[in-house]
This record gives sequence, structure tokens and C-alpha cells, in this order.
Amino acid sequence: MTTYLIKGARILGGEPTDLLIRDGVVAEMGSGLSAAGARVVDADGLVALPGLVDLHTHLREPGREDAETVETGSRAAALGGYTAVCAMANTSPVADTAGVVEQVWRLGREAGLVDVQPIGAVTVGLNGEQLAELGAMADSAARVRIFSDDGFCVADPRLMRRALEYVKAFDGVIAQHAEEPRLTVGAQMHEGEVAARLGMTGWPAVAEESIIARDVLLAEHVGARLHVCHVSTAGSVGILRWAKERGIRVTAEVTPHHLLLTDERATSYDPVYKVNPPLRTAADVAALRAALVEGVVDIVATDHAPHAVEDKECEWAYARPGMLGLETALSIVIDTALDQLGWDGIAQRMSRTPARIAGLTEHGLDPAVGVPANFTLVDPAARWTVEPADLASRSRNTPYAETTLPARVVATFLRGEPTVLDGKATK
Ligand SMILES: NC(=O)N[C@@H](CC(=O)O)C(=O)O
Repeated sequence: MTTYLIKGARILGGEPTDLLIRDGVVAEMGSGLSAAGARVVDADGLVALPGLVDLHTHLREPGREDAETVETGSRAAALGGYTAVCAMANTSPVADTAGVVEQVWRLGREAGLVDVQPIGAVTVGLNGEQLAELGAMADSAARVRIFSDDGFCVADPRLMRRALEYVKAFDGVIAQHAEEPRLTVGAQMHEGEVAARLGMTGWPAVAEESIIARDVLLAEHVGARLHVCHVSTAGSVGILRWAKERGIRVTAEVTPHHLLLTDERATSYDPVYKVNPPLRTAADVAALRAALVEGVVDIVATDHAPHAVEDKECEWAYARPGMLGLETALSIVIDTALDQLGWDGIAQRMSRTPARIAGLTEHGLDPAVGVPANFTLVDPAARWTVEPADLASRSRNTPYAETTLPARVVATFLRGEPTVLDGKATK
């Protein structure tokens, strides 16, 4: 294994520090370090963060390798500063058995760019009717701890209760896509003034909020862990605050796009802005930013949702919901929240807490002697213009095409080996 000497990295934005990376761990830290034979990485002006951890990534393999593969999604993740991603279960076949989650886990190991932690489906085929083999997935080589039917809501309260009860045995967590399906029949965008103007069927905030309210009560009743995916409304924040004040074991995520973009984007009729849950109002964006700073919303998760051209470049009503996220997430969070969060706050919300929720003990650790060398080096002064064709993802559905964003990942290390160097993937 090559030894790396990182010169002058500002850990969490602090004073310049040298890091010696040997045998997969941080072997030494200090100033003026030298090491014969080590490869030197000049980190002058770069901020070191613990490797980012994404709790919500769609990798599309197996089944839609034309949109993304474990390898291409892993490369996009590494370039975005991630060292671990949790792969959603809505693949084809669905990740609802030990066999499929082990396949995804193994593909992740083979790609070797990030740790891919599979999420298991809650119900067989995401059909919302019958619990999947949660125990078998937990006991498999993939050691699944997060279960989600994301893309669909576990709408049946009895099934949701049983799922929460089941995963309690191994301290698992149910990650809910909160959407009461009866309230979103035919929905195309946020229900509000813009939808009314455009004549589109609305996806009302209450469809999300009513499920979150129900689920925090179920989680309290059962004493189990609930995680709420992609929170998108100010009302949801109010319910989460109430639940946390009561001591209910609930965590929640917000996506970068819900921290920045609003439903006004739909006036372009460009399906790149079609996403589930939909882009909301400026008031919702403000409430989500405040909730992230306050900690009512615990983490940022990308909901990276690659889609093939034919599924996105079509009429709005026929387009699939979802947008790319892995390669732009850190820039968007820096753009929208660095002033209030600081680097430590970003590390908390994009690395430490998601690692804790997912039970990924090798991740989410600040660089320190003896710690696994999973970290990323960011140039906070850089600016870059998003060129969809240059993204590592196999898909092109970024809402930030031709947008200039702040900060760029320069290097990412996974267990002491660079997955990104000089802003380029190493494999
Ligand atoms: N978030 C999205 O807009 N899309 C997700 C699934 C979903 O939540 O609909 C996808 O898998 O594409």
C-alpha cells in the first residue's frame, strides 16, 4: 500500500495540519511531517472533512444499468466527497431478499470507490402488502440495518407497525417515504399557487405531514427507530420538532434540492425539475434550512435519482421523478448553509450523523491518529460550472446544468487509498 503525506490540510477548517496515511489509517498528524517514500499531496488551502455518507442513493443496479450502475454511481459519490452510500431498494428485482442485497454489496466492494451499504425493502416487491425477509437481510453478508420502500410509502399503518417492531430486535431503522398515496393520485408538482396557474395536479403538503405524524406516533408506541426520507415542508418540520421534544426516536433528512429550489421551476415545464416529493415554496425552503441548522432535520441526503434520457426528456406528465445529487450535494450545502453551519456543522450533517444512523462505524470519524483514513479534501475557494456531460453518473438529469457552484472536492480517500486525486477519479 502506498503511504500518503497530506501537507497542510485544514481539518474542519482549522489550522493547516499534515497527515500521514499508512496501512489504511491516519498514522501521524502534526506540522512539518516528513516520510521517506511517501507520496505527497499538497493540501494548501484545502479543508479536510470526514468522508461524506449518503443515506439515500439510487444506484439502479440491478435492472436499470442504462441509468446507473453500482460502479458509475460509486464514482459519482467519490467525486462528491463521499466514502459511503446507502443504496435504495427500488431496483429490479427489488432488494427484498438476502440474495439481492448481497449482490449490491458485492458489486460495491468490487467497484471499490465507496462503501456501498444496501438498504432492504420493507415489503415484498415494494407492494406494501407483505413484509419482506427483514431478518434474512439483516443476517446476510450485507448486514442490512436500514429498510425502506422508498419510491413508495408504507401506507398501511398495521404493516408499518409490524416493520418497526421487527427491526427493533437488531436496532434497525425504517426509512419512510412519507406520502399518503390517496392524497397524491395523479400528482405532478407541489399543490399550491404555481400548480393552479399551470393547471397541474397538486401533491399537497398534508400528504407528507399526515404520514410523518402517524409514523412518529407509531415509533413512540413501539419504541423503535424511524427515519423520515426527504422532508420537504415547513409543516413536517413542526411535527418533527414536536416528536423530538417528546423523546421519540426519529431522525430526518433533507435533500440539497429542497434546500435551494422552489416550485417556480415548474413554470419552465422542464421535467428535470420533476421530483418526489416535489419542489415546494420559498417558505418551505426557508423552514428546511432553519430546521437543518437547528438540528430538527438531522442530515442532508442526496436522493440521487438517475434516470435515462427517455425517462426525463419527454412531456412533464410522463417523466419519471428524480434528479442527480451526488456530485453537487456538498456544493449546494456550502452554498445554502455554510455560513450558519460552519465546517463542523457540515461534517455533522453529511458524515457523522448519517454514519451513526446507518451503523457504519468506520465512517463519520474526524481525521485523528489511528482512525480509518476515510476523508475528503475540499477546495472552498474553487468555483465550477456543472456540465452534465462531464458528470461521472451514467445519467444527465441534474437541475444545475450550466450553473456555477462554489467549492470542489479535490481528493477523497477510502481506507487510505485515494478514490479521487486532483479532482479526478482514480479508477
Ligand atoms: N425521488 C424521486 O423523485 N425518485 C425516486 C423515487 C421516488 O421517491 O419517487 C427514484 O427512484 O427515482
